[in-house]
Amino acid sequence: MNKSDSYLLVTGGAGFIGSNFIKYYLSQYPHAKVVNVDKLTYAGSTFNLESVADHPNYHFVHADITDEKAVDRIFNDYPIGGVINFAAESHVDRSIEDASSFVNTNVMGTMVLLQIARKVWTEQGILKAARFHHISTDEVYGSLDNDEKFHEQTPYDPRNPYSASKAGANLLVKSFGYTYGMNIVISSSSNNYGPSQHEEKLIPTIISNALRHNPIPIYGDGKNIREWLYVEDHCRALDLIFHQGQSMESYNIGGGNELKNIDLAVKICEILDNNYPDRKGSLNSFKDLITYTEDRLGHDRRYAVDDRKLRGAMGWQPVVAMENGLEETVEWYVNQWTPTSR
Ligand SMILES: Cc1cn([C@H]2C[C@H](O)[C@@H](COP(=O)(O)OP(=O)(O)O[C@H]3O[C@H](C)C(=O)[C@H](O)[C@H]3O)O2)c(=O)[nH]c1=O
Repeated sequence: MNKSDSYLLVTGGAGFIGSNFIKYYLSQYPHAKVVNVDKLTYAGSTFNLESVADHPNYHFVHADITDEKAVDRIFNDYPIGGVINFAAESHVDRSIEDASSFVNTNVMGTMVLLQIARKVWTEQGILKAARFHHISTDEVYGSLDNDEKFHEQTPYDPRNPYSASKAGANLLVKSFGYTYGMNIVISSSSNNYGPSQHEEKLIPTIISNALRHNPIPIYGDGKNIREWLYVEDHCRALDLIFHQGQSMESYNIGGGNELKNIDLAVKICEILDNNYPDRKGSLNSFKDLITYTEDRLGHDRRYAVDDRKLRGAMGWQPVVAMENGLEETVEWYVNQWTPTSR
């Protein structure tokens, strides 16, 4: 297969990170060809891809990655030369309620993709050339209660059903590299943020609850720490890792912005207070809406990654300062939010 004729198969491309990646990728590589397979769960929307929907090199397939026949059909219909596997159930709170869809999509779905890619790429004689890039998370390493950071050799120690399913998938992906010599790479990023993220996640929850004048729920003591990465910076890192990452290697991707949840909520409320005073109504400050609530079960205390491997080997660094990224994100939600969506 001529590389220029081949398609990149993006799974879960209607979700937050996947859709941002497709838009980024098609803008960077105007001749690239992309097939996006997405189940369109509650968390995905083709609305996220409106700007590329008519792109001649972009194709959408509505299917579930756990559906072997559907995945097989995609590999028959398109000359797939690489896979980036974004498709996942990703919300920790939901996984605590019910782990089944997490194991199904994140583990079984990854297994289906690996098996079919291996079969087809072996038949086509491109098994070692065709890249399988698996998107993972820093949550697989567990929780930090000191000043250290997770590095790529940190043993996996997932603490909730979501992160356990992602750790399981990572191990499966690696096993296909060891067993069959597949050209696999894994990237594990810290918390993403940016426009079009689903409202269930912390930053959209803060913004949308503030705009609705609803309580802003902060779990526990609010001192849990997350490291924030602007989604476009993540996409730039993925592009580098997909093209230049070493087979069988894992790469951490962090934003370098560690914040306690309560400090993040205050920061966002200050942006709203300063930039959108007309939205305050009778409130003195959006901060008045911040409300401590019952803690998440098994709530991981801190995530932070050492990503010197990516920064050193590939020269990546985030370019969006958190202040700017947050202002852009807030602006996007303010523009989305209309009184009828209350
Ligand atoms: C929704 C919500 C969350 N929180 C707390 C819980 C966490 O300490 C922090 C972030 O929570 P969120 O659910 O947005 O994200 P994480 O649990 O850190 O996980 C996220 O980042 C990793 C890397 C992934 O891999 C996950 O897919 C992604 O969901 O805010 C609250 O205090 N209130 C709320 O209403």
